[in-house]
Amino acid sequence: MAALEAVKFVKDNDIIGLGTGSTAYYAIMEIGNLVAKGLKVQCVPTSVHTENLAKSLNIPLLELQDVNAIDVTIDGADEFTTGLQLIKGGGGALFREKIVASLTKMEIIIADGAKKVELLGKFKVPVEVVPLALTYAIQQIEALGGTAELRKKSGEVFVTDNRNYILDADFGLIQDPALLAEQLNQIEGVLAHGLFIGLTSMIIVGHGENTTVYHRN
Ligand SMILES: O=C(CO)[C@H](O)[C@H](O)COP(=O)(O)O
Repeated sequence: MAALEAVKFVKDNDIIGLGTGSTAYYAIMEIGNLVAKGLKVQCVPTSVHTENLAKSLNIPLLELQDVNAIDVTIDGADEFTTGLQLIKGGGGALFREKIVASLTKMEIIIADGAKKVELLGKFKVPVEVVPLALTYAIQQIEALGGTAELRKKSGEVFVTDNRNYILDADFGLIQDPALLAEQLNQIEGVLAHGLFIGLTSMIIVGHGENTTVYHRN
């Protein structure tokens, strides 16, 4: 329901950012339906996985590096506050998701209500790190009071679409996400992190057949 509500903001001739994950999937499927019925949009995927899904639905695509601005992006989140702060990157697509969000005029996050928190941080903060900087980045995260775990999938080190690693960083409940976001940005070798602060226009939360919308103040 949240995905269907979000897709109502998509108009003919828009450039649309396509998120990554099991929630964004429903929005991509709906955009595919509308394109098949004649909607004229061009889309920017946030991951190779989303790119392949969009191609399978014949959704016209643009390369991220060729885009100056994106009208609407629909993406998911791992945690959100009603103040529109997020943790993203559970699916490992945080770097492209952040570039796309930064280029986007209306960033719509869709999520189920179980992801709503008072304070971010129960979900570990994904940090995408250039492999050479792995040990240094772990030291720096520890110096900030966190612990860092190298993400693995099926026993193998998880490699992002950009051929980097993910550290899942635990800082406990985060009192000042904007400050932590800045501190993580300062670590050499960190490409991106999953704290999305000041990037979201609206969060649409699905509850069964109903939705609740949280707007930017
Ligand atoms: O940030 C993301 C991927 O990098 C996803 O949006 C986030 O992990 C939520 O995924 P899902 O909708 O599958 O719970």
